Amino acid sequence: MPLFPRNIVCHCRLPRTLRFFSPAASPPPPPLPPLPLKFSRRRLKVASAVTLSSILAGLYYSYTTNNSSSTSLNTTTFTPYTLTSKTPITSGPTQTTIFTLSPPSRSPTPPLPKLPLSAGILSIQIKQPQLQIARSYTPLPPCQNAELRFLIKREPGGEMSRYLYSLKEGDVVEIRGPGVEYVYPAQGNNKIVFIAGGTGIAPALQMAESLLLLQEGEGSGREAEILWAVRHKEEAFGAMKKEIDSLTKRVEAAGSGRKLVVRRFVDSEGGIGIRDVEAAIVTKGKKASVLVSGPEGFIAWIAGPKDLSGGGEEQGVLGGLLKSVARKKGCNIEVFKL
Ligand SMILES: Cc1cc2nc3c(=O)[nH]c(=O)nc-3n(C[C@H](O)[C@H](O)[C@H](O)COP(=O)(O)OP(=O)(O)OC[C@H]3O[C@@H](n4cnc5c(N)ncnc54)[C@H](O)[C@@H]3O)c2cc1C
Repeated sequence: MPLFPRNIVCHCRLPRTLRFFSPAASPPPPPLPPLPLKFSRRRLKVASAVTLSSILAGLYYSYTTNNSSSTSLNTTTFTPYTLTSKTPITSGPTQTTIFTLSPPSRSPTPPLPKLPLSAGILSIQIKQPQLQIARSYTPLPPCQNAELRFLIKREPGGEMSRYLYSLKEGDVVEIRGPGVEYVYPAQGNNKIVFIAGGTGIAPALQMAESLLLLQEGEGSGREAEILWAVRHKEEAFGAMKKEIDSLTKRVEAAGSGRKLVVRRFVDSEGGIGIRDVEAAIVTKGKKASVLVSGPEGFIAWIAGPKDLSGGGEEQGVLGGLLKSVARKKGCNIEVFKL
């Protein structure tokens, strides 16, 4: 029995799935439909003052749309990539691993596509071929390389993560995308505060990397602060620390006062508290845009639950720690729940 109904796009971060037939259905399976623009549009609606060019860049990944061949990444068909490495980050009950996928080698070799990082926070869909389901994952920086890396958590009983964890180096993985999950607000004297739980760090790091793409004038004084909550210390202080330290250095080296601060919180040591949120958001002379990403329960704790009542995934009202901060400080906080 499928866990989710057929022909339904599930609208919460965890099980956004496209499933069109049960595993027992007779072959040949129908192809998975194109990457739904629906989720992009919904998020575009709430992002304030975006540039038309970045929307277009994200939605119409220039040279790839309508490309029926599967030799380069596109939003319609699945392209075979090769799993070139699996780097375990944590073991035990919350197992996470970085999966590195490399594009097919093509001859003659045209320049490989770069993800349109400036368009916003991007995701890629990975296909489970036996079940014909596809789930979204967030590429880790650097997103300007041909290979793609994903920090993936093994979900107990999870269909896609079980499949991915069963793969060996050299195996083929079919992917398509990118989809735009969130369009960055217009440049200005603002600070982005990203509150992430677990693998929700991936979109936060993408946002941080996008600071590197800004021209000197635009990038001037741009600041991002990430509050990252993890269940176990090893999630944030092992290999992921190296990743983050290297990104922080690259942002600072880009100059013009660009700054990235990443603060880590471990659940057993108290996790993220109201004072931490307040300190990040209430910044003199700068307006903070807040993004929240992670498991449903985490998002609800920080910003109130999303509204799933209409069969869609809407932002819901502001709640959680952010609401308490807004009340206490008597201010409006611009929040987006990923
Ligand atoms: C835009 C986006 C980006 C994402 N980026 C990442 C990322 O970078 N890294 C990452 O690890 N994940 C990411 N995710 C989550 C990812 O897409 C998958 O949802 C996740 O990997 C779980 O998929 P799964 O098939 O392994 O688990 P599923 O089969 O969906 O199961 C998930 C959990 O729910 C339980 N479950 C499933 N169905 C039911 C049911 N009917 N009733 C009760 N319990 C049920 C399962 O037992 C399991 O514990 C992202 C999601 C989105 C939407």
